[in-house]
Amino acid sequence: MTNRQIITIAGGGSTYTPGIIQAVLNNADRLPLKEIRLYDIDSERNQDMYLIIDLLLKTSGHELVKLIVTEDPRQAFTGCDFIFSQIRVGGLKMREQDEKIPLRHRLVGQETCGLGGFAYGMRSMGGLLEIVGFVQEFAPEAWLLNYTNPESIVSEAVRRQYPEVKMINACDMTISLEETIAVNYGYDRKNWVPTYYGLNHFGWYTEIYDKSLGKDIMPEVIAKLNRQKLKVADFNEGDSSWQAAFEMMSVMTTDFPEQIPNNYLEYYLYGDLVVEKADLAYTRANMVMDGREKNTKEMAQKIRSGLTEDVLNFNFGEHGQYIVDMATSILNDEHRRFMLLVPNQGAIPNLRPDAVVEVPAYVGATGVEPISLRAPINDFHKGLMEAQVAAEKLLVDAYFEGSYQKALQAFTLNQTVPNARVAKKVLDEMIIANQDYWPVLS
Ligand SMILES: NC(=O)c1ccc[n+]([C@@H]2O[C@H](COP(=O)([O-])OP(=O)(O)OC[C@H]3O[C@@H](n4cnc5c(N)ncnc54)[C@H](O)[C@@H]3O)[C@@H](O)[C@H]2O)c1
Ligand SMILES: O=P(O)(O)OC[C@H]1O[C@H](O[C@H]2[C@H](O)[C@@H](O)[C@@H](O)O[C@@H]2CO)[C@H](O)[C@@H](O)[C@@H]1O
Ligand SMILES: [Mn+2]
Repeated sequence: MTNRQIITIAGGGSTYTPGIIQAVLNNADRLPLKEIRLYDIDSERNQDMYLIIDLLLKTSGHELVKLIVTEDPRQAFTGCDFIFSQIRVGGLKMREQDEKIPLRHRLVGQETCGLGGFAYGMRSMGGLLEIVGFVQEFAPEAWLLNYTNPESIVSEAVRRQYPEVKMINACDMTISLEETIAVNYGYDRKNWVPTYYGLNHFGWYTEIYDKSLGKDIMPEVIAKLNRQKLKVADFNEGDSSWQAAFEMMSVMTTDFPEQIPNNYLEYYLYGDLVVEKADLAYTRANMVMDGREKNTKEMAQKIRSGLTEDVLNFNFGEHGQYIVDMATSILNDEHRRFMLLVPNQGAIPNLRPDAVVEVPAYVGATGVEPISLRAPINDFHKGLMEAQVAAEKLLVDAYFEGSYQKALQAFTLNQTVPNARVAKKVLDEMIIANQDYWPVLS
């Protein structure tokens, strides 16, 4: 087979790596594979993942695929064709701080939203910029497909420092939400052409055109949402926090029935409810530590002790397929359509052109071709987005300038924060908690 690719996973120890590699192997016809390289800064997690991926290759007839595990960026990136990046700077222990510190001040504590997301963003920018620097140095012709969060913030930082980088920033939330709606209400998502706009984890649909019905089904989906709450339909089935998140969709479309929102809007529109429901002692980070992270560790330990029967237990839904489809769309010039994080440049006509926005886009051999909305967005969403994107830009300013004042402005303007006093309290606690990760702010 010709044109076999070398794929480097930056954040090789990520819990999502097995799902992504499985998707790569399931699409060998469109994405022929020569070599997988696992790159991570945590050798223990990287070695664990080596055992899992090695077994996956051997038990799926792909033993000829070369597999290397390394903490050396030169070895990891030199000559690779694609980099899939999914790092978590500070790990889940810092995510726990991101979630619990705001909650102690009765504010939304969440992985990518609110001040938890801003703390995460201040850590992630340095980590991802380092990866992009390695790619520029060792594999400037390769394509970097990024899942690292928080996407809006890291995309803005990379756009500023590396404006010419060959990089795609993507989020799997919209496909997950669409799949959940389709399964719950009896549609086939493959017939859909969704139109959506926003920042990452902060957006709305304007249309879901169903080709088999020849019409926009968004109005009827909203009516269904207002009658029948969604049930988690993918691999997260049984996960109480995802179930609660999808149930909030019905609250949002009852109060604001014009458009379907991204489920993350609950953190901005119903922050009081989120805080009321939160368990300060046990947040989502704890659930993931006790779930996905523990499961991955146990898989590696079983393999290490020679138990290889039925040990590969993972399924992350569409997450792996989505990034593989992006790679094949580039490699084979397929012009598939995705929701991607891109510089606005008029795609949302009445939002600042320098915003990093999430809109539909085609992907082909030359990269990303964003699709522009047919009409301006309404004042309600425009107002929310303008404030949030300004806050995100101020946070990126704070990172590059080492500016405490810009960080305080960003924290105060974040759309989950009611006043400057609590913004300053949380910022000062976050600075202490993140002293090993954030730049010094003065
Ligand atoms: N874009 C999306 O929609 C989407 C969906 C799911 C997950 N994610 C993101 O993917 C990432 C991985 O998630 P996870 O739960 O698997 O995390 P994880 O903690 O299980 O794994 C992350 C890995 O990154 C490594 N890492 C941390 N800093 C690094 C650095 N500077 N260089 C190289 N490796 C580094 C860690 O050692 C760890 O092995 C997170 O950022 C998460 O938010 C994004
Ligand atoms: O709380 P986590 O770590 O389980 O998930 C946080 C991520 O949630 C979204 O990704 C979801 C995806 O949308 C869902 O359908 C399924 O595939 O699980 C994924 C991860 O659990 C979101 O898009 C990511 O940005 C978050 O990091
Ligand atoms: Mn996402």
